[in-house]
Amino acid sequence: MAELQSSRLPELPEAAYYISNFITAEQEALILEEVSKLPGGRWKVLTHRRLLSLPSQLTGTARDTLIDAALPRFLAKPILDQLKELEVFKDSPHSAPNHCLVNEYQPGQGIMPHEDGPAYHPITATVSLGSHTVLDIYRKNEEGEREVTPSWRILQEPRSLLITTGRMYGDTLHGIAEAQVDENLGPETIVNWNLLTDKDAFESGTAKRETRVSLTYRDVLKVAKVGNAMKFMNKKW
Ligand SMILES: O=C(O)CCC(=O)C(=O)O
Ligand SMILES: [Fe+2]
Repeated sequence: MAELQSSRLPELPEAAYYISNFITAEQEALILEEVSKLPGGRWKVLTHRRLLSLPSQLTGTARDTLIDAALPRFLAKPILDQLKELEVFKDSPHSAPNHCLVNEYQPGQGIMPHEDGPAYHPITATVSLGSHTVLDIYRKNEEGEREVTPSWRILQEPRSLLITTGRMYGDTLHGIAEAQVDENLGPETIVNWNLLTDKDAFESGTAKRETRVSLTYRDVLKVAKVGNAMKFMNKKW
């Protein structure tokens, strides 16, 4: 990821990269329109957000297997091409993401601190749409438990790309607080402050959240071809 060096967040464990305006406002609007057209029944609705797994949910007893299928076009173009240009997934097993989780958060909603886990090659690429948010990053203590307070905060602007990999992927947890308004924003508290495009929007130190849709692109390690999955099913019967 040589081209990404200037986007690296050096305060964080190796490595996280932040790129503002990764997509244009037009591209953002088109993707949000396509997301809004997805059938309501396909979303999994949780109290704290709703989410959709594309091209499908992971399957198998360990819920770690993807049935081989292409990502919908609106998730592939232009984002996959741009990720390829940046060589983000160059060394991952399928050389590209094969899965995208679409999360939608209303103001006040968030996601509990978690790790992205072993089903994926350890690279996550997240595109934010519609609103900023603040991602809290937690260290683990010596017992491997999550520390209570986050050690770092990343401000994700709409249209930005955040990449996490390596020790950042494996040794930390991340979550989004259930806040209507993000507070305490500034160069001392936000690790990517210098890489923001629109610092003016956050200079007051507080920012009200709007509806945010995030696209989390990953490479699922285990992929089953549909033909093989059918064979497997036939054997069972
Ligand atoms: O919405 C986000 O940016 C975070 C989503 C996330 O952590 C995940 O999908 O694993
Ligand atoms: Fe995550």
